[in-house]
Amino acid sequence: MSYAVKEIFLTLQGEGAHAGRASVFCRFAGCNLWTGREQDRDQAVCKFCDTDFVGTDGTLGGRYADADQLAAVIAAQWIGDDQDHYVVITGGEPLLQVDPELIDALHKRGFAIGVETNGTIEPPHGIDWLCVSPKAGAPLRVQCGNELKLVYPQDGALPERFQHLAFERFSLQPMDGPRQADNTREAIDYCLRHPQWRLSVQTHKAIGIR
Ligand SMILES: C[S@@+](CC[C@H](N)C(=O)[O-])C[C@H]1O[C@@H](n2cnc3c(N)ncnc32)[C@H](O)[C@@H]1O
Ligand SMILES: Nc1nc2[nH]cc(C(=O)O)c2c(=O)[nH]1
Ligand code: SF4
Ligand SMILES: [Mg+2]
Repeated sequence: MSYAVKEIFLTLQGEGAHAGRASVFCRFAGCNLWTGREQDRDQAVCKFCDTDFVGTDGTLGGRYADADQLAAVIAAQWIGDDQDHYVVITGGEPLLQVDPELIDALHKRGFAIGVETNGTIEPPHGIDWLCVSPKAGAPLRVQCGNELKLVYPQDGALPERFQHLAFERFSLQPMDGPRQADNTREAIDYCLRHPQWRLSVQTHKAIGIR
């Protein structure tokens, strides 16, 4: 299969349980819950997205003909020691495109694989850290994984709805946007009262890295 990739870059994972970890990010183009066009945002299932995932025009973006070519470009971004190689596959919605061939090609190059998904599409086997971020109004088909990272607050997606699902880690991430400061205060208060949940700050935004 070929892959439509928006951008590939080396950074620190900014969010969730692996925040601070050196990671190659591979952002796939396209999403099933929003076109990515501003004029469609009000009609989208997911209305609060903070990401440009349209097209293939970003750093190292393009259409990659096969898994091996894509894995080679991802591996070439790594500048770290020969240990703890980590790739975060995101989007857009990466599970529209991630397949067993890509998982294999990345594992062959020594990478552990994190995936950020909205939980509407069943993942292939072999993902090392599956982070599911449910969206109000979208079916949650993936009900187990490593991390459940809920953007907070969302009308129609209270944390209580997810707290009994089979995840190792429960993260609450304040929704960025015009109410970001209020959302952060509310998320802190929720975590203080419900210690099953840990606050996930979008650290990359705070420290000004990609
Ligand atoms: C851009 S999404 C891409 C992956 C996948 N489509 C998803 O929604 O999980 C990456 C992460 O950013 C989160 N996110 C998106 N918009 C956000 C916002 N405005 N504030 C906080 N987190 C946001 C998502 O919930 C998800 O955890
Ligand atoms: N540094 C950094 N960490 C991130 N964690 C999740 C991201 C995403 O957009 O999926 C993201 C991102 O865009 N940058
Ligand atoms: S599901 Fe993820 S990529 Fe799609 S619009 Fe929502 S936050 Fe953005
Ligand atoms: Mg992001």
